[in-house]
This record gives sequence, structure tokens and C-alpha cells, in this order.
Amino acid sequence: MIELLSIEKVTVRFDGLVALRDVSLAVEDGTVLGVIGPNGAGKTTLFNVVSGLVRPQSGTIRWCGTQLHGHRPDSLASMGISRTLQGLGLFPGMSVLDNVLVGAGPLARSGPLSTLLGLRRAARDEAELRDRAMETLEGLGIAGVHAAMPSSLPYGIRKRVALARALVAEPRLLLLDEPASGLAADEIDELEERITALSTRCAVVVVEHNIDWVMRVCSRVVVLDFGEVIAAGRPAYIQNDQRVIDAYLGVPA
Ligand SMILES: Nc1ncnc2c1ncn2[C@@H]1O[C@H](COP(=O)(O)OP(=O)(O)OP(=O)(O)O)[C@@H](O)[C@H]1O
Repeated sequence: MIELLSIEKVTVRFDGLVALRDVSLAVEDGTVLGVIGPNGAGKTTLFNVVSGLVRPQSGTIRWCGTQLHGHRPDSLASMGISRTLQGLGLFPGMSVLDNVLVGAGPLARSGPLSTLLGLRRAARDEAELRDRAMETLEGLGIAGVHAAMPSSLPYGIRKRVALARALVAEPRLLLLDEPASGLAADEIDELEERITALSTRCAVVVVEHNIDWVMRVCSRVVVLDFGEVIAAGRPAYIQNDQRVIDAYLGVPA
């Protein structure tokens, strides 16, 4: 299987606090990797490192075999990486479609200059992007609300809009920060099916506190505790690992 993302011995310090210590993991194409751990374990920091929001003090990050040096969050989509945020991160003053178009923006071939010089092409690009955004909404069953403002929609639908915004760029790697939080039981089941279907198109990394869901959806799981990887492997292995049970899962019933 193709290794898309490889993180090797990454350490992140915030002043005196070590948020990640010598963390290594790899994400292969077509897989769903779960990242779990108690609050403050370093899960979001890990996403921030991959996204270029946080620079590690040491360690390397490779994307499709090439080492990343000082990559920036605004280059992520064109690299083929998309991310959803904890919570929603939708723009309240923009319609659902416009929110999704924000995710498609980095793909626009027409920058400000070509927009000035070639209005026709810019218009064509915009129409293509709109079509693509509508298709993405359709794929998630929410094309009907494309003109609505996010605040008028139930939380589960808004969460799908946030997913659409990440998917519209057709990423090779999708980073999902707590995708199941705040969802009802039937929506969580639906999300399981959706992620499983998505994994045929892209690799997925999920940070999630709903452990049962993680164990169902993920092919591999990495467990962080105080910034360190304390276990990594298949869900069945993780569930029976004594360090994981002690640090996070508690005594099995
Ligand atoms: N920008 C920052 N400046 C200082 N400390 C930070 C910063 N970002 C994270 N931290 C600290 O780093 C540690 C790891 O935080 P992080 O948010 O990555 O954990 P987490 O596993 O995502 O937690 P949660 O499950 O609560 O979201 C925490 O102690 C946190 O307070």
C-alpha cells in the first residue's frame, strides 16, 4: 500500500510543556487511522503539525515520500490534504454553498491577476467550482440546503456542511477532528458508513473521543498519552493493551 503521510519522531514543545514527544506514525492510502487519547494528550497538536500551523522542534514529516519543510496551512488543499475543525468552523454570514466554495477556493486556477486579465476563464472556473461544490453537497445528501445559512440548520447537517467543505477539494488525505461529537446515534451510524465509503477515495485520519465508533471505523488506531504514543495497532489489539486500558479506556465491563 502507498504510504501517503509519514511522521517520524516529531516533538512539539510549548514553553515548558511537551505536547508531542518523539511521535511517529504513518498513514497509508485507503486506510482510516484513529488517533485517540485523554484530553490534552496532543491529538489536535498532531493535526496542527500536519497542517503546518505548528512547527515541531524536531522530527520529520513526509508527504508522498517528500519531506515537508515549513509548509503552510494555505498550501494544504493544493497538496491534497483537507481538514475539518473541532466544532464546525463555518462562516455564519455565508450560505452553505459559499462555505463549501471556501474549501474549493485553493483549486481555482484563476488567481487575482488572471481574473483581471481573463474574465471569461475566471467565470468558467467559478461555474466549475460551483458545480463541484453542489455535487459534493449532493453526495452528502444536503444539496437541498445549499442556499441556507448555517445557523438555520440542525447541528448534524451543519457538521455535514463542514465535511463537504473538506471534501470538495477531493483530498488524498482527510483529517477529521471529532467528527462524531454532538451527533445523534443514527447520525453516528450514518457517519460510519460515510467514512467507510470515503476510504476507497482517500485516506482518513480521525481524532475522536467516541471509542466504540473509532474501533468500528478505523483499520488502525494510535493512542497518545501526555504527548507520547503508548500503543498503535489494530482496534482489537488496542482494546486489550494494558497501558491503553490504564491510561484511557478504564477497566473493561
Ligand atoms: N498553542 C498552544 N500553546 C500552549 N500550549 C498548547 C498550545 N496548544 C496546545 N497546548 C497544550 O498542549 C497539550 C496538548 O494539547 P492538544 O490540544 O493537542 O490535546 P488534545 O489531545 O487535542 O486534547 P482534547 O482532547 O482536549 O482536544 C495540552 O496540554 C495543551 O494545553
